[in-house]
Amino acid sequence: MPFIDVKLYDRRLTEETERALIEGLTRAVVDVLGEEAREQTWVALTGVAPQRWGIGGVPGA
Ligand SMILES: O=C(O)C/C=C/C(=O)C(=O)O
Repeated sequence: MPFIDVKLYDRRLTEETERALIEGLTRAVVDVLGEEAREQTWVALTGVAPQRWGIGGVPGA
């Protein structure tokens, strides 16, 4: 079961971008593994507040 786990800044997630990411990431898996992989492909999107995202020892906000 291909499983794609994406963490990104929460401000990037809208109903539209969530749908587009799920569709596009699933399509990428299908392009590589074949159509039979579509129904087995899972995508999880997790929005993280920038102040909780540490980069180089400091928050991303
Ligand atoms: O861009 C995002 O949604 C989350 C990633 C942030 C970084 O890695 C960065 O700002 O360098």
